[in-house]
Amino acid sequence: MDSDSDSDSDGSHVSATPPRDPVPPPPPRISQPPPPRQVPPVSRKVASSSSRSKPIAPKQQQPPDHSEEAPVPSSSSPLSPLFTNLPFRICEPSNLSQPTRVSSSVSSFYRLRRASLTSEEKSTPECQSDSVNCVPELPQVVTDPPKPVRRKPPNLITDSVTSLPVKAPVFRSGGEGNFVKLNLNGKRGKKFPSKYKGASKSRSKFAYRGKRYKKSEADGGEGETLLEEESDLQKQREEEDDGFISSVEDAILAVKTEASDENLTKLLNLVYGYDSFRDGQLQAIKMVLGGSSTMLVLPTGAGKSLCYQIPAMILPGITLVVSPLVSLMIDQLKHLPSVIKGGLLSSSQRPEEATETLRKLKEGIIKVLFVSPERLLNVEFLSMFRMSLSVSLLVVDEAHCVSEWSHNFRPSYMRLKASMLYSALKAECILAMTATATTMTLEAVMSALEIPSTNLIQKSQLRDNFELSVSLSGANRMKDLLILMESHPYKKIKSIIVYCKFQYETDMISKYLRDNNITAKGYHSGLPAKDRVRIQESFCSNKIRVVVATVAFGMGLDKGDVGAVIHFSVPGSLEEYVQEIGRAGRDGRLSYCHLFYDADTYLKLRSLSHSDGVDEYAVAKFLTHVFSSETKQHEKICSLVIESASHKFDMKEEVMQTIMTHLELGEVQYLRMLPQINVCCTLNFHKSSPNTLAARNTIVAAILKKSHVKQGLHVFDIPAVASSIGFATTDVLAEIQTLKMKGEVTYEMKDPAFCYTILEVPREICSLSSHLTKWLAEIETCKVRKLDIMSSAAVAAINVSNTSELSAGAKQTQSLQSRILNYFNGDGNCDTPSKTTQNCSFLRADIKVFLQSNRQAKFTPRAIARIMHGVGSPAFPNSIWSKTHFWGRYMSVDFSVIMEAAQTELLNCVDRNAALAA
Ligand SMILES: Nc1ncnc2c1ncn2[C@@H]1O[C@H](COP(=O)(O)OP(=O)(O)OP(=O)(O)O)[C@@H](O)[C@H]1O
Repeated sequence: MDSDSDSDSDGSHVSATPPRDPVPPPPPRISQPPPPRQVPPVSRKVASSSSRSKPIAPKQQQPPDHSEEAPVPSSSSPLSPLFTNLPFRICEPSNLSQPTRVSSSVSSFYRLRRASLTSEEKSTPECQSDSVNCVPELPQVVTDPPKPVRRKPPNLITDSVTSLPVKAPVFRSGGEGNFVKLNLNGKRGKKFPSKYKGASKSRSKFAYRGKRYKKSEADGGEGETLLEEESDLQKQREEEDDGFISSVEDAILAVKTEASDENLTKLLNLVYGYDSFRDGQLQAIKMVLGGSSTMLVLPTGAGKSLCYQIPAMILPGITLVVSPLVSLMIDQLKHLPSVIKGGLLSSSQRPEEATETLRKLKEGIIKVLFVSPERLLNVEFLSMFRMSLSVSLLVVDEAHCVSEWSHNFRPSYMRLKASMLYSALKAECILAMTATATTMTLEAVMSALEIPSTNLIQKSQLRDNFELSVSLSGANRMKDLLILMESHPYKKIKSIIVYCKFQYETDMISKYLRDNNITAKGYHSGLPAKDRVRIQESFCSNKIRVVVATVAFGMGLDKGDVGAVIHFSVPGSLEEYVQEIGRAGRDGRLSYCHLFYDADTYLKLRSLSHSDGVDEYAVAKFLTHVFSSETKQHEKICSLVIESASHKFDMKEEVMQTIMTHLELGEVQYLRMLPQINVCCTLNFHKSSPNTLAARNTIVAAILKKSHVKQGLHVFDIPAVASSIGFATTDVLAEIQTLKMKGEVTYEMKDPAFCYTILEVPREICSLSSHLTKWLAEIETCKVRKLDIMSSAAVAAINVSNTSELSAGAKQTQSLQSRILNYFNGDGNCDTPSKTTQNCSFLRADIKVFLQSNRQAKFTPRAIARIMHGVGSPAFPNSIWSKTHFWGRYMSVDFSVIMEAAQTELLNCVDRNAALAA
C-alpha cells in the first residue's frame, strides 16, 4: 500500500452509526417539556473576577532556542544499542509505592447494563463469555438508559503543570481494571464482584437474590416465591430510582433559584458522584448559566464535558453540541448521565434515524443534541429551530478546528461563525472548548465565535502526571518497540496505545506484537465501522492490552487506566502529541509516554505536509470553472463532480472544499453551499409507464425532460432536474426514494459532487485566486512549521538527557513540558530552523532527465516537486508515479528549492521545443 495515500490525516473519515439499544427506552421521567426559562442569579462578572482567567496575551514571537537544538540525526547513524539512551527510571517494583486505589461504586453500572439486555441476550453464550460481542453494532440515536448511574471516583486530576520535576511515580499494576465509563464489563459482570463490597445494602441484596432465583429455577424448586421476591425487589428499585430522580429535580430547582457553589456541588455529587469540581469547571458552568459566551481551555481528561452537561440540566432550551467526529459524538452520547436525554444527528445517519431524532427533538424529549457542523447549518435543520425550538447553549467541542492555524482545521467548522449561529439558530450562549490551542489559534476561534477576550478560562494545557521520554530510533524501530514494552515500567502496564502514522503500520506492528505474545490489535479509519467499535470496546474492557492505531483512534476516548502511550513516529505537531498522550493517565496516576524519533519518518511527514499545496493558476482555473457561464443563472443549482474536478485541477477534495467554503463564508458571499449528493442518477421504471407517472408527478415529468435514455434506462443529472422545476435536490431524491418504496422504480446513483448556487460572480477572478492562494500557502507553511517545532522539541529532549544532573526521565519530561507550555502560551510560531537541505548539485540534471523521459505528461513545478518528494496527488497518483526512478529521491531537499529548479527546467524545455519547432 502506498504510504502517503493511507495516512490517517485526522480521523475525519471515521463514521459510524450510533449503537442501537437492545431494549427500547422507557418514556422520559424528568419533567417534559422543559420548564420555562429561569435565569439563575449568576453574576456575569465571573470571568473577570477570577484570578485564574486571563485575557489572550498579544502575539509574542518565541525567541529561538538554539541552545537545545541539534542537527537531525541521520537515519543511517548507528543506533544506540538496547536503549542506552532510554530515559526511564528503572526501579525495582518493591521500591515503588502501591497503586492508588480508586474507589468506584460500580454495582449500579453493572445493574444498568444487565437491565438493558433482554432475557434472551442475557443467556446467550456471547453475553456470558464475551461482552464485546454483546455490544450492539448500531448505536441507538437517543440515549435513555433505564437506570441512573452513580459513581463516586475521586477528583484526581490536578489543574496545571506547576512544579517540576515530575511527581513521584505511583506504580500502576494494571490490575484494577477500568474505572471510567467506557467499561463495558458490566454486561458480563465477571470483573466486578469484589467491588460490590462498597455498594449499598439494597443493591448487594438484589445481586444476591438474582442469582438465587436463577439457581432455584434451574433446580425446578420454589420458582413462584422467588418470583414474588423478585417483583418486590423491582418495586424497591423503582422506588429508589423515583427517589433519585426527585432528588435530582430538587437539586436542579435549587440551582435555578441560586446557582451557588454549594448548590452546584450538590447537583454534581448527586448526578455524577463526585465530591468537588475540578479546576475551571465551576467557573465555566457559572459563566454559561449567566449567559456569557465562554472559551474554555482545559487539559485532556480534565472534564470539559461536564461543563455543558450541568448547564444542560438547568437551562430551559436545548443544548447543541457540535463535534468534528461521528465516533466522538457517539462516545459523548453514551456517556451522558441518565438524567440527561441525548440524541445525535450526523450526515452519515440513515434517514429513518434522523427522522426519529428530529421527532424526539420536537417533542422535547431530547435535551442535549450532538450534531455535525454540516448538519447544523443545513436549511431544514435551521428552519426547525427558527419555528419552534430554542437553543439555550451551543457548544463547540474541539473548537480549535475553527481556526486554520490549528493542527486540525476543518473547513466545515468555518461555518460556525457566531453571526450565523446567533442569527440562524438564535443561540443564547456559546461555549467553545479545547485542550490544544496556541494563542494564535485561540484568538482566531474567539474572534470567529465572537467570544470577548475577558471570557477566556484557560488552565495549563498539560497534565502533570506524565513521564515523557524520547529515544532515537531507525530501521529497527519495531524491535526497539518490543524491547521497550518488555522493559520496566511498560511490561507491567495493562493498557497501552501505540500511535503510528500510516495504516499499513498498524497491521504490521500489531501482528509483530502478537507474534511476541502481546495481545494487540491494529486500528485505523480504513477498517469497517463495526470492527472499529469492536476493537475499541475490547480495549476498554481490557481484553486487548495494546491498540496500535493511527490518529483515528482516541479522540475523546475516556478510559481511565491507559498507562502508556507510545509514539512509533513523530507526531505532526505538539498539539497532536498532547492530544494523543492525553489518552493516558486519565485516572490521575502517573503514566508513561515514549516517542521514537526517526529522522526518515520526519522527512516523509514533512514531504506529506506539501500535499495540500496549490498554485495560483490552478486556483484561477478552478474558480473559472465554478463560476462558468452555465452556472451563472440565479438560483440554478450547480454541481462539481468531486473526482473529475480533483483530477482536472490536481487538487485534493479537502482543498476544493476549503476554497468553496471560503467562497461561501469569506468577506463576500459568492455562493451558497447545498448538501453534497451523488448527482448522476440512472432510473429504471417498473410498474407504470414513464409517461403515465409523469402525468401525475411533476418531478417525474421533469426527469423525462432532462434525461437521456440509455439501454432503456433514464440517465439524468439531479441538480439539473431540481433547478428546472425550482425544487431542492433533496426533494428530488426524496421523491425517487418514495417511488422506489412503491415499487415503481429502481435506481442507481453515482458521482458525489459539491452542490451550490451562485449568489455573486466575482468581478476579478485573478485577484480572488491570488488572495486564496496566499491564504492556502500560509496554511501549508503553518503545517510544516508545526512539524518542525514538534521535531525540534523531540531532538532537544534527546540531547538534554546527557546534559544535567537529573535522571534521564525527569530531564526529558522537563524539557518536553517546557517546550509544550512555551508553545501553547506563545503564538505557536517559534522560530525553528528547517532540517531540509537548501541545495543539491544533481537536482537540475535529474529534473531534466525526468522531463525528457516523460515528455507526454503535462507537469507543473509543484507536480515535479511532489514526485521528487514521493508525494502523490490526484493527477499524479502514487500508483503510477511511484514507479519512476526519481520518486522520493529528493525528500531531504527543501520543497520550494525543487519547485524553483523545476520551474527553470520546464521553461528551458519550452524554449528547446520552440527552437526545434522553428
Ligand atoms: N469533578 C470531577 N471529579 C472527578 N472526575 C471528573 C470530574 N469531572 C469530570 N470527571 C471525569 O473525568 C473524565 C474525563 O472527562 P471528559 O471526558 O469530559 O474530559 P475532557 O476534558 O473532555 O477530555 P478530552 O479533551 O481528552 O476529551 C470523565 O471520566 C469524567 O467523568
